[in-house]
Amino acid sequence: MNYQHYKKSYFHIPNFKRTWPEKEITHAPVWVSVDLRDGNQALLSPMTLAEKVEFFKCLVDVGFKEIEVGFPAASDTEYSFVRYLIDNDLIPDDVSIQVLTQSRPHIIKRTVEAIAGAKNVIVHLYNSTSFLQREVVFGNTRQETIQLALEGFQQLKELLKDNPNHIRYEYSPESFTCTEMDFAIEICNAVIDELKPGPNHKLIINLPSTIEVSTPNIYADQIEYVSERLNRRSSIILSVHAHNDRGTGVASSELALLAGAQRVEGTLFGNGERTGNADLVVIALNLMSVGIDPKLELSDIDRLIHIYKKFNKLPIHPRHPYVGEFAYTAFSGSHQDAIRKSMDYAQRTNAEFWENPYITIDPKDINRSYEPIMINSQSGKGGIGYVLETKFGYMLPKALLQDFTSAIKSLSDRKHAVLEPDEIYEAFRQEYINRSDNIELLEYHIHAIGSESEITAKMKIYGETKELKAVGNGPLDALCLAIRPEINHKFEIATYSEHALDGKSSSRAVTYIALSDNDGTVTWGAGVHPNINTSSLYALVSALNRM
Ligand SMILES: CC(=O)SCCNC(=O)CCNC(=O)[C@H](O)C(C)(C)COP(=O)(O)OP(=O)(O)OC[C@H]1O[C@@H](n2cnc3c(N)ncnc32)[C@H](O)[C@@H]1OP(=O)(O)O
Ligand SMILES: CC(C)C(=O)C(=O)O
Ligand SMILES: [Mg+2]
Repeated sequence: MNYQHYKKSYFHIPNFKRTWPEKEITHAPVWVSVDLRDGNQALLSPMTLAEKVEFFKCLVDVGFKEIEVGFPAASDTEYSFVRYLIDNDLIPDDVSIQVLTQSRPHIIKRTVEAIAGAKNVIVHLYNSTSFLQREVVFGNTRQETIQLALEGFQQLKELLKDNPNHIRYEYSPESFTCTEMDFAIEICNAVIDELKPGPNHKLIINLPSTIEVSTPNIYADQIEYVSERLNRRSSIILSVHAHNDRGTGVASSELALLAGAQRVEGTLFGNGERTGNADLVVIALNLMSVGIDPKLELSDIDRLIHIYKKFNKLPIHPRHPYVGEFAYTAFSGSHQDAIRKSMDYAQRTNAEFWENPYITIDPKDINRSYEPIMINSQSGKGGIGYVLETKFGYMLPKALLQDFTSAIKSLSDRKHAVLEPDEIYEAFRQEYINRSDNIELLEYHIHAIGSESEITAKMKIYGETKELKAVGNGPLDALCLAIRPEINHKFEIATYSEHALDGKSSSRAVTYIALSDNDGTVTWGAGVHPNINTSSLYALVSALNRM
């Protein structure tokens, strides 16, 4: 690999006495959805006005109080959408819309026109601060870069000075993670000194991981380091905005919260430029999974998935945390076994808390249907038993389950596929239930003789129909005694169990019987019939056929 092609593009902070590693997240941050801006600008085909309206309504329903609705100067659609929200009174009083602008006079002017009449607005101005951007993209010195930010805010203040509504400002030193930290502090403090925030008019300083260039602990160091060095810190709301270039956008945001961030920008399911933005659904559900109120209403997750897929025209990865198709599924035997035992335990003990060794939240809490177990060649008896019990009512004895599991494993191995519950049941039925290949019970009658039972049975044995009769201590014992002389094989009943299948008065019974022969080999059979005597005799005959 051509690793010599690369070098670190972040600045390590030497001798920094960081405190964030000792901390824990204790409450939800201020959430900001940037789906309609950062998410939208990353789409093959940006959303139409109508799509943005529907997406916006969904974000409001979820409980976002700050929503970046667009980059009004970018296009007519972006501008008209902001106007549509305002002119049609679609923004609830407790929701602030946020608009993004570059520090360029005509773009700022258009942005200000777009928000006229809105009650609560965050005007978000950015300019890029990293060495590479300063040198290569802007051709600006540090001082000129600071000047660009200040001029933008000066213009905004002038244009908005008579605006009667509640306007807040947000400043982002774009490409913060690749910026020298002393310069990041210098430019943020210059903006703070220009805007002079106070306790009643706080300024949002957003430190974006515009591109993710380090492990999340480095980002956390950068956040804590800058946070401690901001002027008027108590009048600053420190915000983070992490992208996912190294696949750690969520972790970066979470560690940034430990490091002092109070506000998190991101998107639903992580849509956004390139590899995406921090996934707010995951961060929020991570909080819920440790008992912290996420302050977002995510229980109707299917609606969010629907909106996401419809308007972003993107799929959700089947392994996506919490929402992927396989998020609540286990294939491997030991996982299935542990999941099943824990679920049984929780039900038995009426547990107050969700505790499961492999599934971090109860899927029901986000309205997901339960499909915890799928069966393939990696599965074991726990999972197979779970499917037979929950879908079909069969509670197989452990030894029978073990016997059946090897058949299922080889079936799935041959097919190279997941087995559907119906296929598993069908395999069980064909192999064990009411078998009559060589020995068949055609008719029988039982007479009680004192405490004993006499059976007269019409049977077909290897093609020949026979009338058999015997007396035993019960119908099953009597049939064993009647059959033994007819077949060239010794056998004893080793195990017997039964249960009702359907739980109704007309319910069918299932009997499981294990026969052992001379050399101790055990053969299982099962019988199903509404009459319990018949189901047990069928189970015996089934086992004999298999033996
Ligand atoms: C990290 C982020 O996500 S930032 C947000 C990025 N989002 C978007 O860009 C989506 C919307 N953008 C657009 O529609 C367009 O880019 C517009 C309308 C904003 C501007 O379009 P244009 O003026 O045609 O040009 P373009 O986008 O190429 O702009 C590049 C120019 O803007 C300058 N520029 C870029 N960002 C900024 C900024 N934050 N402040 C001031 N100037 C900036 C560049 O230096 C360059 O200047 P130059 O023309 O003198 O070389
Ligand atoms: C505009 C800024 C906050 C941004 O999207 C980024 O830096 O990723
Ligand atoms: Mg971004």
